[in-house]
Amino acid sequence: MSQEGLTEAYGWAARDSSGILSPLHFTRRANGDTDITIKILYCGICHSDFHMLKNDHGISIYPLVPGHEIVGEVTKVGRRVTKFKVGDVAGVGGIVGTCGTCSNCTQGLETYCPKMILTSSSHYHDGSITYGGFSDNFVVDEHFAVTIPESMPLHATAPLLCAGITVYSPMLHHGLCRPGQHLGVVGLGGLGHLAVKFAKAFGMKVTVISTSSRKKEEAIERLGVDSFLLSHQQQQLQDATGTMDGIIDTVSAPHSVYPLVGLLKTGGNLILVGAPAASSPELPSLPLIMGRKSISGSAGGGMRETQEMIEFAAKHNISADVEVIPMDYVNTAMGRLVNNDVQYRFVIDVANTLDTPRTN
Ligand SMILES: NC(=O)c1ccc[n+]([C@@H]2O[C@H](COP(=O)([O-])OP(=O)(O)OC[C@H]3O[C@@H](n4cnc5c(N)ncnc54)[C@H](O)[C@@H]3O)[C@@H](O)[C@H]2O)c1
Ligand SMILES: [Zn+2]
Ligand SMILES: [Zn+2]
Repeated sequence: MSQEGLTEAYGWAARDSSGILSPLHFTRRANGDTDITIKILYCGICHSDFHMLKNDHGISIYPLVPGHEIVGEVTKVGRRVTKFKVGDVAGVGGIVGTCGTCSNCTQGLETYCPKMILTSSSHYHDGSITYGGFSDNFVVDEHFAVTIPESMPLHATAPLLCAGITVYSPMLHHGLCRPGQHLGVVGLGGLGHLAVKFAKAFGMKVTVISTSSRKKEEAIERLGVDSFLLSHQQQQLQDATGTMDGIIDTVSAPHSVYPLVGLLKTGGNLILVGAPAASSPELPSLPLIMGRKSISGSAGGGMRETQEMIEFAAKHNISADVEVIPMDYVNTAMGRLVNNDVQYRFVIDVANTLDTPRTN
C-alpha cells in the first residue's frame, strides 16, 4: 500500500491502439468498506479485450490493462463485506460498478444500467480509471464479485465470468433452455463452445454454424454437437431452413445475418452477442415479418444471474476448454486469437508467471 492508501499494482498494459502489451506499475483505489482485494490467480482472454486494445469501439482509455475473466484469492475485506472472508476464491467479470438505483439495477440487470462501469478502461465512481485482470491484484466492490465453489477447476472457470454468462443469460431470458429445443450457435470460439456446453446441459439439440470445416470433428466428437453447418455451403443451410428455436451469434467480425434468419422456426430469435467493430449492414425485414422472427442483442449478465450460472456450471461440470499461458505470451496470444487459433480460450496463469514487480 502506498502512503495515500492506494493499492500498488503491477500488470501488462497497452499504451495505444497498436494494442501491444508490456509491463506497467500502476495504482488501484484503496480497499473501501464494501470492497475486497483479490490476488489474481487466473485471467481469461476474451475477444472483447482485443476489441478494447485496438479501440474498435472508440471508448478505450490508455494505458489499458485488459482482462475481465478474473479468478483469485481474497486477501483483504472491507469492514462491511458480508459475502467473502480472506482466503475465499472470488470471480470478477465484465463490470465493476453501476448506479445501484435505476430500474435495471434493482431488477438485477446491472449490465444494462446506463452508468455501468466496465472492469477495464472505464471511469470509476471516484473518477479513477479501471484496470483489468492482466495484473497481480484487483480491488472490487463485493457486489460485483461472485463466489466460486472449491470443487471447480479455477483456470477453466475464469472464462465463465464473461464468456459463460454472456451466452447463459440470453438463453435463460429467451427460454432457450428446455430439453428437445434446437439451438444454433454461430462461431465456435470462447463464447460459442460454452453456449454448446450449456445447451447440451439443458438437454437441447445443438447445431454449430461455422466457416471452418476443421472444427467439425472436434465439435461433434468431443463437444457433443448434434450437427455442423458450413455457413458458405448454401445447400446445407437450405436443408436446415426453419428448424431452429433460437440462434446465438458469437461472431467477432462483420458478417451477414440474412442467411441465419432463414434457419429459425416461426417466432424464433437470433441473438447477437458478438460485437464486431462494424455492424451487419442489412436488416432482413421481409424474412422477419413472414416468420414473426426477432433479432436481439444481449450484454453479459447481472450479478445474481452470474452467481446462478456458476452454481449451474459447478453442478453440471461445465468449464471452458483452455490453453493456459504465461503472462509474457499475451502478445502472441492476441495474434493467435484474431486468427482463430485457440481451442477455445486462452487463460493467463497470472500468479505463477507475472514476474516480481521491480522496485524502481
Ligand atoms: N455481448 C457481450 O456481452 C459480449 C461478451 C463477451 C464477448 N463479446 C463479443 O463476442 C465476440 C466473440 O467473443 P469470443 O471471446 O468468443 O471470441 P473468439 O475469438 O473466441 O470467437 C469468435 C468466433 O468468431 C468466428 N469468426 C471470426 N471471424 C469470422 C467471420 N468473418 N465469419 C464467421 N466467423 C468468424 C471465429 O472463428 C470464432 O469461432 C467478440 O466480438 C466479443 O467482443 C460480447
Ligand atoms: Zn468478455
Ligand atoms: Zn443503475
